[in-house]
Amino acid sequence: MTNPVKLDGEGVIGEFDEKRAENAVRELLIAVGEDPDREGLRETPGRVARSYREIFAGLWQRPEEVLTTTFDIGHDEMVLVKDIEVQSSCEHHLVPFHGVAHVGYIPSADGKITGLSKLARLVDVFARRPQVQERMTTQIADSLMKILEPRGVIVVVECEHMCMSMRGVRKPGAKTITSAVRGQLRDPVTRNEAMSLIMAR
Ligand SMILES: Nc1nc2c(ncn2[C@@H]2O[C@H](COP(=O)(O)OP(=O)(O)OP(=O)(O)O)[C@@H](O)[C@H]2O)c(=O)[nH]1
Ligand SMILES: [Zn+2]
Repeated sequence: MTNPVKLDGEGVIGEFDEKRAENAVRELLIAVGEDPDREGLRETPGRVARSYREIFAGLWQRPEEVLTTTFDIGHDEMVLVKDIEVQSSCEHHLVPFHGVAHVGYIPSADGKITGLSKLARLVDVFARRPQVQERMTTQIADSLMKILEPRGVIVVVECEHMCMSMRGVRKPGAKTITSAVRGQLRDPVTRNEAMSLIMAR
């Protein structure tokens, strides 16, 4: 696998440091009272480092890279992809939060649309980072507005946070719902139409 790199206009500004992540996990195991050299744990720091590469892959991706394909098929009414699986990590506790995202937009007047899978890829770009749900929701909506220049966007995210289930307040099953609405989808009629499609089971 090629090492993920972070780019700006000038070129590479950083890259995933697997060795450093591995050393940090080894330290963490010692800190919690484990022996990182015992049989079952010997390979663990390396495995965790490699899995972090995957879990945080979105840090090394830009939304412009995934929202590439646009078609001009003249469809100028709402497009909504529901129930896109979200797997993210709470930036406060570095444990998962997971659930679904619903992403809809009203294409620009000239009918510029993107591939449906690209909406799910866009969700992943922002989910695969240390996150808070509110920011992730906003980032999905704002990047869609910027790149696709649609007339409106709605993003609704429903997630369970493991930091509320497995520790702390311990309320498994509690769901957090966040939304971001832009442009014409702020209009109550259009917004209600989108929300009824999202809520229909
Ligand atoms: N707004 C928001 N809060 C989050 C999100 N993920 C986790 N949190 C909250 O972040 C807060 C961190 O609170 P702190 O008091 O600093 O940390 P803590 O002592 O571990 O808090 P508890 O979880 O209540 O035990 C908690 O209330 C979490 O529920 C998120 O995506 N959005
Ligand atoms: Zn948390």
